[in-house]
Amino acid sequence: MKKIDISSVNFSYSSKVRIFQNLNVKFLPGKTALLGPNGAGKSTLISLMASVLSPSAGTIEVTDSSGNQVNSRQLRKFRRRVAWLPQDFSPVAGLSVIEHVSYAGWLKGMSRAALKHRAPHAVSAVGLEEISHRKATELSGGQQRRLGLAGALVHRAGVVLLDEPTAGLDPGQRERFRQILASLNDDHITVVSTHQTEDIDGSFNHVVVLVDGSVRFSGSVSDFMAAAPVSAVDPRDRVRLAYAAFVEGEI
Ligand SMILES: Nc1ncnc2c1ncn2[C@@H]1O[C@H](COP(=O)(O)OP(=O)(O)OP(=O)(O)O)[C@@H](O)[C@H]1O
Repeated sequence: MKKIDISSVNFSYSSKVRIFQNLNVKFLPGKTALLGPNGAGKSTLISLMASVLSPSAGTIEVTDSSGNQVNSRQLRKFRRRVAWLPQDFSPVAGLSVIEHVSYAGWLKGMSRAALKHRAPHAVSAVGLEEISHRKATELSGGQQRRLGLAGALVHRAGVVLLDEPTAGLDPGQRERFRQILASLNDDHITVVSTHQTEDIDGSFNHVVVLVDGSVRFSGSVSDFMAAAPVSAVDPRDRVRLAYAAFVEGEI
C-alpha cells in the first residue's frame, strides 16, 4: 500500500453535531498512532476509513503500491483492502473462537483453503489457541478484544485499522500486542488509535494528533518528539510533553 488519502472530508452525526469540516490527512505505510482526547473524533475517523460511515463531502481513497486507487464508495473492493477492529467489538453469538476468526476472514472473501491455515495462526498470534473451541461470547472482555484483533488480522489486509486494541488488556497482553504490532508488515498501512502514549516510541513510525475534529500534528515519531517544548531525556516523557503541547494548542 502506498497511502490512504482523506481529502476535504465533512462528516456529521446529526445537523447539530459536526465532527469533521474539510478534514485532510494522509496515512502512509508503516504504523501510525492516532492520538487525541476523548471525543476528538478518532473512532469516527477510523469508522469512515473502514467505510462503515460515509462522508457527506470529500473522498477517502486507498492507493496500492502499483498506483491503483479504490475509494470508499466502491464498497466491496474497498473493504477487501481494509481490516478493522472497532472500539465496541462484540462477538457473534453461537460461534467458537476459531469459527469466529474464520467467519471474519470469509466475510473478507478468503478461500476455505487459506482460512484453514490462516485462522489457527491468527488465533495463536493473540494467545487464544488453548480456548479456540470455546464459545466466543463466553470469553472475558480482554479475551474478546484479542478475538477481534485475530479477526482483523486474519486476511492480511493492506490497511489495518485498530480502534483502541489494548483497552482493557492486562500488561502481559499489552506486551503481546506490541509484539503483534512489530510483526506487521511495514509495507502495509496500520492505524492504531490509542491513549497509551508510553508505547509510541519504538512501536510506531508516524503520529497523527486529532483535537476537536482537526489534525494538530501529522508526521514522523521523531518529528513529533522533537516538537516537545521542554527537553526531556526519557523518550516517553518527550512523547507525553509533545502530545500535551499539541492538545493544548501550545505548538
Ligand atoms: N453514534 C453517534 N451519534 C452521535 N454522536 C456521536 C456518535 N458517536 C460519536 N459521537 C460524537 O462524535 C464525537 C467524536 O466521537 P469519537 O467516538 O469519534 O471520539 P474519540 O476520539 O474516538 O473518543 P474516545 O477517545 O472517547 O473514544 C463526540 O462528540 C461524540 O459524542
